[in-house]
Amino acid sequence: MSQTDIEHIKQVYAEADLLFTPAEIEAAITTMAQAITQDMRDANPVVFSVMNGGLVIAGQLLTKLDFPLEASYLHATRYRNSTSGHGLEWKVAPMIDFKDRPVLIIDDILDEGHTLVEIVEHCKAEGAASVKTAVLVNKLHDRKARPDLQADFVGLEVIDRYIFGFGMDYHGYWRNADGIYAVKGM
Ligand SMILES: O=P(O)(O)OC[C@H]1O[C@H](OP(=O)(O)OP(=O)(O)O)[C@H](O)[C@@H]1O
Ligand code: HPA
Repeated sequence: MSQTDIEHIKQVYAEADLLFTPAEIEAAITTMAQAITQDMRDANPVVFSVMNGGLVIAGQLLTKLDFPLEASYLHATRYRNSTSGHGLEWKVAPMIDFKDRPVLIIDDILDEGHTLVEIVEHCKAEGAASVKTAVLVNKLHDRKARPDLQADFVGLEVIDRYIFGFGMDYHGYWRNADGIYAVKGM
């Protein structure tokens, strides 16, 4: 990326609207962890974080899940560092055997939901006993892949704008932003 582009990346951050503070996100993750623990503490699940976006939420959520589980990752991408989605590309399929075991998928955002639908279908087809989903944010709009599509565990509901931070990227940048921001004008 050229110096000009980096200036654009810095400008996007400087002009963005803060939607959720680090403290609000921390509280939401704690509440999610309590709900997941209540539901899965005796389930012996395999927990997959969806790379790249799930990196930050999974890191924080996992440390609050105080029961036996196996943690791993999978890598599927639909946006490929752009701001609009295309067909899902599998980069790394799940590597832990989860046949006949409950699976929990952790991701940063449920936007249109094509990503989670495909991942859930894949895990079911590969023999998971059940598949649940946990997302840090659910974006509110009527463009879901299925009208009734919901994650089992949701941290925060977010307005229909392009957002970044806490794992979510703007053209590959600002996954490291400590807060959830909306891009100006998007
Ligand atoms: O609900 P959807 O409309 O399918 O979008 C949500 C997905 O998009 C993002 O991933 P992306 O494809 O950008 O890859 P990334 O994780 O590397 O950012 C995000 O991390 C979710 O996995
Ligand atoms: O609003 C978003 N921000 C970042 N990544 C995303 N992936 C789907 N929607 C988004």
